[in-house]
Amino acid sequence: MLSQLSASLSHYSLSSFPSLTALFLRGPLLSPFPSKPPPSLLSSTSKSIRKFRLYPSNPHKPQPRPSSLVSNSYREVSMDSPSMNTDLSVESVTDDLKKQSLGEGRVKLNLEDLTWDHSFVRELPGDPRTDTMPREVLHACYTKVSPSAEVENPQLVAWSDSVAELLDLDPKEFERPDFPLIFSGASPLVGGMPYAQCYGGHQFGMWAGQLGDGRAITLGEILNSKSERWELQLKGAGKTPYSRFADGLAVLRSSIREFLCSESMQSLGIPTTRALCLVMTGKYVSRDMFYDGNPKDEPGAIVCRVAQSFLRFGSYQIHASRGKEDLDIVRTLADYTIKHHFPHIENMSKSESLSFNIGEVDGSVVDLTSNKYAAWIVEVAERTASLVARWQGVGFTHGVLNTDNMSVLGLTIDYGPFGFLDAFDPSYTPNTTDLPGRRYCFANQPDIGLWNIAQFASTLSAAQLINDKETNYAMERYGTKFMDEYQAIMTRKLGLPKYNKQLISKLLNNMAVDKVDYTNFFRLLSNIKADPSIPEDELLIPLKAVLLDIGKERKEAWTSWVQTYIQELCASGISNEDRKASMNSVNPKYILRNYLCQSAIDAAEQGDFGEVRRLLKVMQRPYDEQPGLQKYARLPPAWAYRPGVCMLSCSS
Ligand SMILES: Nc1ncnc2c1ncn2[C@@H]1O[C@H](COP(=O)(O)OP(=O)(O)OP(=O)(O)O)[C@@H](O)[C@H]1O
Repeated sequence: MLSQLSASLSHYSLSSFPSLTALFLRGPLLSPFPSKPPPSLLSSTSKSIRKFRLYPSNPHKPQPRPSSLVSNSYREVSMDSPSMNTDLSVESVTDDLKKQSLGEGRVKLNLEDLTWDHSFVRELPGDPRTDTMPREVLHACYTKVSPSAEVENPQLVAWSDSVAELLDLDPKEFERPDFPLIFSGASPLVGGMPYAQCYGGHQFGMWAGQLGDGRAITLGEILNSKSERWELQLKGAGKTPYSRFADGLAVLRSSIREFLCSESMQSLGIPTTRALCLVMTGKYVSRDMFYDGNPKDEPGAIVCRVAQSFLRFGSYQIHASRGKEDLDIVRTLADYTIKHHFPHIENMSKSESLSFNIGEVDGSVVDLTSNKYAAWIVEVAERTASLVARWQGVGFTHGVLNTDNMSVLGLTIDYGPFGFLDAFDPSYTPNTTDLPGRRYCFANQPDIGLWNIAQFASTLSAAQLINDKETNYAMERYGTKFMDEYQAIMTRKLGLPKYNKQLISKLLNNMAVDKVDYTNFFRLLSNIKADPSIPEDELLIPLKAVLLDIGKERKEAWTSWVQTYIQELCASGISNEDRKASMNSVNPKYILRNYLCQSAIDAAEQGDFGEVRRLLKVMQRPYDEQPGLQKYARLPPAWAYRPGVCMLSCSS
């Protein structure tokens, strides 16, 4: 079966990733514990992955486009397809946010009164040792360890009221004098039971062995008044047995990026881990940011991350990699995850939504109601597909899509060298470590999502939780879900009545050739009027701020595209005002460009946290005009292209 699946994947393969040498894998954080790789559907060093073919392959040299934008094996969707109407939950997420911000019936508790649960520690096998000596931790999902980062007069840099609300925490608690001490781990949080999780992962396509929470320490799970479970984790809180030869710490620079981006993603309507607060420890941490042998002392910091769970694909992979003895742990962990995080699957019965639960792959029926693990992986595959489609929609490039950075809940996790597209470039990677092969570049994210699902499926398959047919089905559902959502998102971004692959393909090609700013282009596009009488030489006026320095030939290409676009709009019958409002609700005006982050970092490193807090406020309303804050929508200035601003390495 493995070879059959590999063959079916390579059938679509257009690209290959040069295999990376160990040198590029993790910089100084290569695992000293490279345990046996878990069985893999694709060889871990496999170069062939499927290609979704969404973007022009070489933006600088436009190629004639293939007749279809997407593989024919995917069904076409239109705006009125069921998946569009029921499932494009960018809106539902923003609706939830609006409700949250109204603060209806909000419970406000002190830190001491939060309701804790410790299901992870209670229900899963733990490490009998509690020391932080670097070591392989066998037959266990976690090690109990306490935060140990040194602090000296820690300071609260920023906080999120909306995360406090998730936890039922009174926002006044942020003002407590001991708050920075508690959230730097120097004072214990009453009710917490800290531990570090054991996980492994494929990094840059190669099995890296045991990784684990090397600098993140979970305090426990909070149960809120809606019976939701929220895990609290301090990132940068000191060494654990999973720290290998690193220090267990985080610096202010990377912590500001993680804090701001996770909260921005939430406001964009993209599933993500959250951040309650960011504390500066008052101690310095040495970092060799450019691997040039010139380490610099940087202020240390700790982010308190919050998510329903921080389980990753690698959390299951590590146990499968350890052979027979630990395969039971894969099952135990899967049972735990389904029970607490996918309860609808636990309670699934044949009578429920049969159309969803019964599918077909390779001509045979797959009945998800007869195997909860199959239903689970299908949902994980679909959540991942939906997540990646939304990233593509806003131009987010994660930068390190290793399997240890793939959340089993379909959340964006680990904000390291991420970047939002400025000038549209499908081959953009924000990660200098990724430069040789651009494995994790913007255009490759959909394929990498599938590659990672294949690794996860092979883990469940090794533990005999799913069979070959179910594996194939999960992967097929990834593709279908991704294309459905991606097409729906692009259709809405352009304000079209239905998906038009030629028009979108031509647009992306034009944008790549002229390096057009991805965010500002789509925002301005809503100013184009559905009026066929507009004179040719006025057609590009609404886009002039983003079509910079283009010659006569390119002007003609753009004019021709706008003419076709206007024809489509005219045929739709939607009013200009309605279309603009709808487009502006999916095309953000404000995104967390790397240079904006850097300005906030520069000020914070000088002791001024105002810009971090202002940026948070702006990014909490990305779709609103926010008059007076126009400067946060500006294109990157020249200094943004200096090393370390638009591009970063993995290790930060
Ligand atoms: N300074 C550090 N000290 C100890 N371990 C580290 C450090 N930096 C990274 N690691 C570990 O290296 C591995 C990969 O690092 P990566 O940058 O993906 O993770 P991270 O940003 O630390 O954590 P997360 O994935 O939880 O956001 C993880 O196991 C991580 O815990």
